[in-house]
Parts: sequence; structure tokens; C-alpha cells
Amino acid sequence: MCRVIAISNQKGGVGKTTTTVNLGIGLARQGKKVLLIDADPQGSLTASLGYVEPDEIGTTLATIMMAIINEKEFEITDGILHHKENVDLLPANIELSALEVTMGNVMSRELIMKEYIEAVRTEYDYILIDCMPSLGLMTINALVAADSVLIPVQAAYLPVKGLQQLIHTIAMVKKRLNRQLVFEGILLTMVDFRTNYAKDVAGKVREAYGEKIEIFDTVIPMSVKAAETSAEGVSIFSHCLNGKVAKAYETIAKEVLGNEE
Ligand SMILES: Nc1ncnc2c1ncn2[C@@H]1O[C@H](COP(=O)(O)OP(=O)(O)OP(=O)(O)O)[C@@H](O)[C@H]1O
Ligand SMILES: [Mg+2]
Repeated sequence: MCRVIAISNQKGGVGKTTTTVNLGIGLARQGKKVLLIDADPQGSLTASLGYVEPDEIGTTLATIMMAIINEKEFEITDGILHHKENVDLLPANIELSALEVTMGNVMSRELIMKEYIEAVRTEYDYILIDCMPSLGLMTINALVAADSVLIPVQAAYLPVKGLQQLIHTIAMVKKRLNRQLVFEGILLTMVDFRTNYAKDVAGKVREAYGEKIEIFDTVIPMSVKAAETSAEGVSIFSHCLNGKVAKAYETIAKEVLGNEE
């Protein structure tokens, strides 16, 4: 059985892409077959995995979604890149933003990505979708295609308002387009243990949302090591296996495996 997880928060720079890379490769290290989908025209996931010029890649998520819109055939291997840390990647680039505009006029425009995922899900144990920082049509497509949504929250400020908007959008998707959608959980990222403030934010998020949404016990520490990995095109496991960020993502991968049982 394949589980499809959308990694989403419309707030920028909260650790969505970093979490997609390291949770994905963390799951692969536990023996799972994993596909990472870049659903952000910035192509950060693609670049983080070492494909440093996303705009030069020919076949991307946009190509395949366009084929689906035009009712053209596609192969499940189309566009797939194989990363050396045992995960597959469907890349993205700037073409995705043009597609998002085009898609606005298409029938069943929220269901295009789902059609792709339904075709490839037999090949994988986990599919992670790295969403863009917006709640537009591309993110709605990801939420409709997903079984669950994982919400990274940066522990550096009080994110209550932005989270309410995200949770409302998820509730609407669940009601109208994807009854099965559940919360994978809130993941606190970039936690600076030296400050009481970070602990305070963690406490406040638990207070405000802990009853409705599972909050991962493990938090991701703030570390320059996490930021360095994307420049190298590898995960934190290749960059600094014994560091605290690698340990944290390894534990999160195990928590996600446990969520399914
Ligand atoms: N645990 C961490 N410690 C320190 N820096 C981090 C950590 N996690 C991520 N970063 C850095 O923070 C920045 C934002 O992270 P990331 O790109 O994963 O966020 P994002 O939510 O995907 O951003 P966007 O909304 O632009 O897609 C990046 O420069 C990344 O390297
Ligand atoms: Mg990102």
C-alpha cells in the first residue's frame, strides 16, 4: 500500500523542501520505495537534490500534467530522475507556474495531479509532494491527490493566523474533493533550543492545535548543517549522519512509519 503525503504550508521558508528531502530519504533508508514530487515552480526540491538548473530539465511535473489535460498518453517512468540516495524525483521548474494559470480554465482542474498519482502509486511505498508556498490551484491539486498532509511550522514566531487559513483550506478540500484526507501531523522545524522563545512557541502550538492535529513528538533543531545540504545536492544523512538534524529526521521517518500501523 502506498501512502501519499503532501508537505504543505503557505508560509514561505518554513522547511517544507528540507523536510521533503530528509523525510523522503529517511523513509528510503528504512527500506521503503519513495517518490518525491516537486510541486513548486521555484524548483527548490529539484535543485536541493543536485539538479541545479531546473529550468533546463525537459520533462517535469508540468509536462505530465499538461499531457493529462490534453488527454495524451504518458508512461509512469516519464520525467523520473533517480537520486543516488535511493529515491525517485519528479522535478519541477518555472513551467509549472504557466501551467497553474492554464489549468484555471480546465474541467476538473483540481483532479489533474491525482490522475498522475493514481497511475504511479502502485510503484511506491511513499510519495511525498513538496508544495509551493501558496494555497492556489497547484497546492489544492496536491491536497486532493494526497492521503495525508504534513505541516512544517517554523518555531520562530507565533504562526497561529496562517495555520488557521491552511487548516480551513484543508477542511474545504476534505469536504468537497477528498474525503479520505487526514493530518499526518504538525512538525516544528528550526527549533533553537538555546532560546526559551522556541520552547514557548512549541507550547503554544500544542495548546492551540494539539487536540485537533497530531504534533510530532520530535522537533527539527535549527542547524547550519541542514542549510548546507541543499548546496551539495544530498540529504542530511549523507552530509552529517551523526548530527542532531539527521537523528531528528530519522526519528520523524520512524514516526511516519508508525502512523500507518
Ligand atoms: N533545521 C534547519 N536549520 C537551519 N536552517 C534550515 C533548517 N531547515 C531548513 N533550513 C533552511 O531554511 C531555508 C528554508 O527552508 P526550506 O527551503 O526547506 O523551506 P520551504 O518551506 O520549502 O521554503 P519555500 O516556502 O520557499 O518553498 C533554507 O535555506 C533551508 O536550507
Ligand atoms: Mg520549498
